[in-house]
Amino acid sequence: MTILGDLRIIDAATLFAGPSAAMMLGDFGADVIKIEHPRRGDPSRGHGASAGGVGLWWKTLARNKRTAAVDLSCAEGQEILRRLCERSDVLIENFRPGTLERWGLDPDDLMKLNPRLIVARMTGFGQHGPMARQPGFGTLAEAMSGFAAMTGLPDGPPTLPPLALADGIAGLAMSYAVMLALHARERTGRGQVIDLAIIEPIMGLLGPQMTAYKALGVVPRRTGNRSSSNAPRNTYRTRDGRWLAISTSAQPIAERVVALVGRPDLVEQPWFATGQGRVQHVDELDEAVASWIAERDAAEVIARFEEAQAAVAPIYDVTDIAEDPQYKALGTFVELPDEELGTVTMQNVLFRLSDTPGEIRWPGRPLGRDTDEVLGELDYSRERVAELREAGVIA
Ligand SMILES: CC(C)(COP(=O)(O)OP(=O)(O)OC[C@H]1O[C@@H](n2cnc3c(N)ncnc32)[C@H](O)[C@@H]1OP(=O)(O)O)[C@@H](O)C(=O)NCCC(=O)NCCSC(=O)C(=O)O
Repeated sequence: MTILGDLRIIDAATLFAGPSAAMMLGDFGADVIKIEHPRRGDPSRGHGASAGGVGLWWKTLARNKRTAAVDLSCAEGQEILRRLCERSDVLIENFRPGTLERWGLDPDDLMKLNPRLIVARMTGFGQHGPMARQPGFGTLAEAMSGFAAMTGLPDGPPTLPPLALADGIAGLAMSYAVMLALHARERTGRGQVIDLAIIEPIMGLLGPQMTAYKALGVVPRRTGNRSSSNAPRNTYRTRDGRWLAISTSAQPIAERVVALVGRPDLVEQPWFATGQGRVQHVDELDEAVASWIAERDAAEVIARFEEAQAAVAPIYDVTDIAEDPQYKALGTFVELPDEELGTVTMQNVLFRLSDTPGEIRWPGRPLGRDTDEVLGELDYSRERVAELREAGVIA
């Protein structure tokens, strides 16, 4: 049984933040209808690697979704969205504040048509405030949240991640917000509006930067691979040229690491007793760990760390991940049949529920693949569907 199988979700969002929330709900069985512009499609179709013009990221991002191409900027398209909203549980959208309203699709009006509708609004900066109407990207959130300021080498520039980090975090937060609103609806019988700004959820992951700033005036600085809250924590090069990562957030692990690298005396130092104290002596700790690791091959270092129950991980790229026995044991990746590519490999559902697991029913589909089916369910006749296609309202 897929636990969200009784839900219909309209994913009228583009790119990553909104659609990734819809993907997570689809993974657990929700009927997700992806609405795209009939001619432009979702720009994420063209992001990243493509195989013969078929976007590979799309295969994951749009998995389990039915794809319908509907132009929401014209009256006939707006009517299609209204009819969909009447029969759906959630509308996820990421237009700039004012765009839905400009199209006559104000959430208040949609909720009059269906008071149980949840309208999940993903924006760069939120629905109000001086920046609300500005276009927003995850990159701007990484810049404005403090993430970039604290990421990078101490003497280097602020650093952006080479991935949609703030978007992914916002997507996770939105899927949680939708589940809360669905739970609330069980009690109240009413839907509600979710206002999620991409600049906010990433901030929650950066540690207590505002708490520490207000209490102590502390401004986080760039520390490269080092942590501001524990040491040793870094990447270290082995004799055979591999890189390993070590973390010592828990005190017993820190003690095991320094004992393993031949410096049990450090544990006796009063400063060693806290992460903060160890950060003050990071050069000495890094030197002890780095020199011990530099004299050994990666396999030996990993074996000795595992034996000592100290935490270490090899720095992987995708070729390592593809061969790793832990991921194989977890079934982290699946190969699925695909109507465009024959087969496609992608990351599996993100976690396992023992009683009601998720599943990937199909990879992302071509633009407009399910338009006719979706309009048929909304009682549009074949003739009307043909007219709308002719007029460019749908594809
Ligand atoms: C993504 C945006 C910057 C795009 O800005 P704009 O192009 O100015 O779009 P608007 O939101 O004003 O919406 C109007 C446009 O929607 C497009 N559009 C999309 N789908 C449709 C459908 N189905 N029908 C009609 N129009 C559509 C169309 O091109 C419209 O342009 P017109 O015809 O001209 O009206 C913005 O939507 C935004 O700030 N969204 C919230 C934050 C967000 O989700 N950002 C992306 C996260 S991913 C990310 O950060 C990253 O990839 O990097």
